[in-house]
Amino acid sequence: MSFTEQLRKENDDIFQLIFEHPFVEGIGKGSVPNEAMEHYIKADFEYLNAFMKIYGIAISKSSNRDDIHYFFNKMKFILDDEIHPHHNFCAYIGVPYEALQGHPLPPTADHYVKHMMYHAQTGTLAETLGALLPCPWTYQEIGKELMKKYEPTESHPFYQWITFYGDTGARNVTAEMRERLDTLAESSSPIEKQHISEAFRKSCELELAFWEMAYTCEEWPSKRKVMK
Ligand SMILES: Cc1ncc(C[n+]2csc(CCO)c2C)c(N)n1
Repeated sequence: MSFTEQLRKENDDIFQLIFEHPFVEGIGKGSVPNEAMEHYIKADFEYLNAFMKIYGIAISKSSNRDDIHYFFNKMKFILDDEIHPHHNFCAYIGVPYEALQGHPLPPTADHYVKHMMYHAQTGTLAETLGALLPCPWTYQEIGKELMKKYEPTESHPFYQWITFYGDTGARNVTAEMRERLDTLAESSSPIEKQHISEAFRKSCELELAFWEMAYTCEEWPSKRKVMK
């Protein structure tokens, strides 16, 4: 079993909880509360900005052109392609994308971004990839699960979102990142492998927590409506 196959197996409990989450199920059923959707897009726009900056840190840790080229292309993929699923969600709630940009991250998204930043700043390139990999991997499997379970057609409100992640494009993003991590892990020490596993599991937890954050419209304590 490859290193990333092992990671997937060890974290299957969290993958299953993600597939069952009401926000994810709502995407499959074609119905998500507008407030939850708005909360998600606001946080995810800023999350993607942070993700690109982490690719930038990964470039600074790269030791060859091939790695630099890989991260450069992935950054471009976020800029040019990852906006399509966001547009699909914006159309659903009838809010212009621009209105959902530039908002501060709620606590869970803030934690997730800083967790990835931490591993990128203090760890090796392999550890950085360990923290990044659950992002494409969970979404690719969500897309695949929703295609299988709901067999959406073009009239489904989230057809674009589901097919974007369930189709081959997203599968390639995950496969490429896994390949890179598997290659680097071959020459990693046991302690480095442990750091990668810990970073991977926490990112899986934070993927699940991100859906929950959006679904519950999580806010910072000072912004919560019930304070007394
Ligand atoms: C919280 C959260 N997690 C994952 C994604 C999906 N995603 C973001 S960047 C990327 C490509 C990796 O190069 C993918 C698949 C998201 N939008 N928001």
